[in-house]
Amino acid sequence: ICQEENTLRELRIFLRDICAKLARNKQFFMFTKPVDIEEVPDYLDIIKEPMDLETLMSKIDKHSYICARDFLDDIDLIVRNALEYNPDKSAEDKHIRHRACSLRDKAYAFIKAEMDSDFEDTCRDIRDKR
Ligand SMILES: CC(=O)c1nc(NC(=O)[C@H]2CNCCN2)sc1-c1cc(O)cc(O)c1
Repeated sequence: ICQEENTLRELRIFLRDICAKLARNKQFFMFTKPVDIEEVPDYLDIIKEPMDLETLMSKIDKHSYICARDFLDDIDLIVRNALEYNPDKSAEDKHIRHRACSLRDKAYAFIKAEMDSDFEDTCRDIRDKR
């Protein structure tokens, strides 16, 4: 169990670094905090499960993720929400969809570049045993 805790601690450090890098990127500023309902009043009528990078970071600290897959599922949720809320052919909606797709690609690339697959396999085994 102690070895498992060491593995999960390493995963949290790793995910915080990726989350911080994404949140620092100016082009993702609109994904960094929960959508401000004053700014976007109809948001919660359309998006049932909001997600943002600040919430992701707090979930890491609450040990919500025990493998990179679970973390990427929440990244995918940020992207899906942006695509659903911005479906129009307008330049503004296209721009936001493009940024959302870029966020997903950068997140997956960071994980792939910095996580060796047997570390992720170990995390998956811990998750599946729990
Ligand atoms: C993150 C997101 O999905 C988002 N989408 C928007 N879309 C629009 O405003 C489109 C929707 N179609 C009609 C034309 N307007 S604004 C917005 C947003 C931007 C911020 O600076 C902060 C924030 O919390 C949310």
